[in-house]
Amino acid sequence: MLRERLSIYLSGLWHRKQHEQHWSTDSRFLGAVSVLILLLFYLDGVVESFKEPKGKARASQYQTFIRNFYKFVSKRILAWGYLFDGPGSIQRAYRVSGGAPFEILAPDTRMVFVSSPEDIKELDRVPDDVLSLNGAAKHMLQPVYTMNGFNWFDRRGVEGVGFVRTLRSLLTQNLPLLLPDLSRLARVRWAELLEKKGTLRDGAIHAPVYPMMLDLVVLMNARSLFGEDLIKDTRFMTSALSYVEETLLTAEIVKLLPRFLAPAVGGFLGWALRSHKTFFQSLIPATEQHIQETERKSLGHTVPRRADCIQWIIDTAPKQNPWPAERVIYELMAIWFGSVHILSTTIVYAIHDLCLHPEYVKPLRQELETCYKEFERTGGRDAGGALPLLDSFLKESARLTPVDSMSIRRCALQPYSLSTGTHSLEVGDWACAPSGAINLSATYYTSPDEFSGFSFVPPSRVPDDGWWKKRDGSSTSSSSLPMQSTPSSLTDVDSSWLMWGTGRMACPGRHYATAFMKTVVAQLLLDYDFKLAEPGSKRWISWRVAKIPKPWTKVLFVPRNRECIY
Ligand code: HEM
Repeated sequence: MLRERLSIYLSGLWHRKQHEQHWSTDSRFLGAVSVLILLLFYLDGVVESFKEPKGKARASQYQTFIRNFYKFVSKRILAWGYLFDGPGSIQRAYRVSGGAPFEILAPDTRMVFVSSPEDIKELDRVPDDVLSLNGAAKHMLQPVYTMNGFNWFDRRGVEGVGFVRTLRSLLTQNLPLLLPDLSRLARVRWAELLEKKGTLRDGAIHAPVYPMMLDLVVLMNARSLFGEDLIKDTRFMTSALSYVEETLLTAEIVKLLPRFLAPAVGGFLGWALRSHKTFFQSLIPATEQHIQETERKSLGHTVPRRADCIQWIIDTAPKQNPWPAERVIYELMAIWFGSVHILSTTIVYAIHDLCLHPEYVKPLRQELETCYKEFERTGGRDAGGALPLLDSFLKESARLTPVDSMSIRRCALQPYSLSTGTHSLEVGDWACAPSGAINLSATYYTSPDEFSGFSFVPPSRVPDDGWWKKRDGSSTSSSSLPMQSTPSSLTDVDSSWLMWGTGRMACPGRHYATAFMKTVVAQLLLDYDFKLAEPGSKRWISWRVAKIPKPWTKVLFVPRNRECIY
């Protein structure tokens, strides 16, 4: 009963209308849970405030209480404020810091931000058993409650890092094999979604673009990760999306609870919200089949050729001690979680930007009509097929509306002092970089606050056929567009471009992610004219460092006759 209620509440978050009958009861239920969490967290802090500061002379109990309580209240207000305006808090602290490290508190973590190229390099150099990306991911996702009980290692490489090779090399190399299929899925599914979820009014289809994009990304990403067969399994596909939403919800609740309550509440939520179990169990038969085929192949039998991540993880797992199906699935669950939300959100902001800057549509379509075939053929990896104008547009969109304002998250597994000597990290603290604030820095960007969609391409590649007009009408020459002094690509990794992290651990899925986003945006651009229903309205909600698109923001789609490019 309770399990059912939680599921209803969860889906009600995204599909309010469909569950109107449950909404008011569930709002009260959510309200009660939130008040309980706040109260418990408050009590946890009060208990903390009674503890004596180490190494200091024992003051009277009363003075100690007042001092600690005051410190506790002011820190907690700031820490809880961070939850609702993380990007703003980081931006303000970055401006004040003048490039030096600075500290921000969240209710559950202390974070030390570094932003200079030297400090960023230092984070990359520190060994994983001191500052750990896995440790930070583990804290963020609470896998022990959300991933069918699997608890990741804090340190990388304890069982090999096959998935990094899987994504960086095999997935990237196989893009030419995947892209035609992904393009087809994007076209067909988007048309279906518009029919199902859109409302036809005055010749345009009014569509809630974020939930629809999640649906599309789940389908396309499942095709790449799990192959063609599983995407036909409706139960699996439903759990694939709910698993991401339920993981986010469970992890947030567990992180905000007093530590002593986390195992009980996390365990309960893991039991009540079952998508991770359905997702896990549905993957077992397909993964076992892949493993058997791999064994048969090694004995010289002929087996079907599989082009999906299940196969590539099996191929890159440690050879001496091959992984059972369960272990392969845990890798897939982590990759799945890390890719669905960030891809759909980044694409949604790119669609919003196309609506807000419609002058870019014509040159982008021209590029697609001449180069899209080459993009598919090469996987977007060589100059001809890289779609440089779309690449730059996506980069500019992600620069000004990054989904995450933080990058290079590293959790301290041992105490560590930054070489600047200014900040020390205790076990459990995070070191990280203020990527969103760096994106707006005049040190790195010519016109940091202005949207300039082609600013990353060489000036000679920018069309100059009068497509662009300055907002005040004073110029129609694209040579007056703000341009970066050095051209660059979306997939580049640099201390001024931290979308993908840095160094050794920079996102191994970034070539795939870029090709994926280009495929979706290209298919929509070729098939539809679109504009925002309410261009002036706020388009996102902040939670911690994430900007989450509002699910009810509508885009108006008008089908167009596309130039045939196949
Ligand atoms: C717009 C989309 C994406 C963004 C912005 C993004 C960003 C990032 C960032 C910032 C990191 C951490 C790097 C660091 O801390 O130095 C990371 C790591 C990672 N990403 Fe992505 N990512 C995206 C899409 C994907 C996709 C589609 C996949 C898989 C198919 C993926 C797989 C991974 C994995 C496995 C890691 C961990 C790497 C390691 O432990 O060495 N990402 N990503």
